[in-house]
Amino acid sequence: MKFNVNTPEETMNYGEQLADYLSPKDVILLDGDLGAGKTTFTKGIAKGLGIKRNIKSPTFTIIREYQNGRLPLYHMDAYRLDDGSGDELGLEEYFNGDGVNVVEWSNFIEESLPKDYLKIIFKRDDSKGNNYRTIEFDPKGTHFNKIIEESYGKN
Ligand SMILES: Nc1ncnc2c1ncn2[C@@H]1O[C@H](COP(=O)(O)OP(=O)(O)OP(=O)(O)O)[C@@H](O)[C@H]1O
Repeated sequence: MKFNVNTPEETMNYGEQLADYLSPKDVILLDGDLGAGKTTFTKGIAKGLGIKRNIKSPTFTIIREYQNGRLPLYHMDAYRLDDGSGDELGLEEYFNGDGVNVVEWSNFIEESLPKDYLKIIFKRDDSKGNNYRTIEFDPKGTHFNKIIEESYGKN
């Protein structure tokens, strides 16, 4: 499923819409260039989960934890992991834990990914305008296929 968006608010709305359907242990992978909208989308998820804190890019911290919503949100950036396995972060514990996991640059932790996950690909196309983006949902496994159908099937 793929959508065109024309404003940051629209991108946020897609994240917010998804939040209602998320449950503990869900793993969401965000792919896309710098400035494509990954953090903006995560802000939408956080809003939908009722998290009041401002969401910042996890680039310099590797992982940011937000605890005060309907579910904890773990926002991670795998880019800086040294050995590529995610062991040093205790990724497995997060993925089998109590919250929703949002992972940027997941290609760096391919061996540590669970069987099922929701991959979301963000692209910009400046020829169509500075604020133009596409958001493509690529769910793996029945759980995430169902979630995408329920959250966006009517869009
Ligand atoms: N349609 C849109 N969707 C999302 N962001 C948009 C859109 N149009 C413009 N923007 C702007 O583009 C920027 C997107 O930044 P954001 O931090 O979400 O990207 P990112 O993919 O997380 O980048 P990085 O990898 O650098 O953290 C923001 O400044 C936002 O206001």
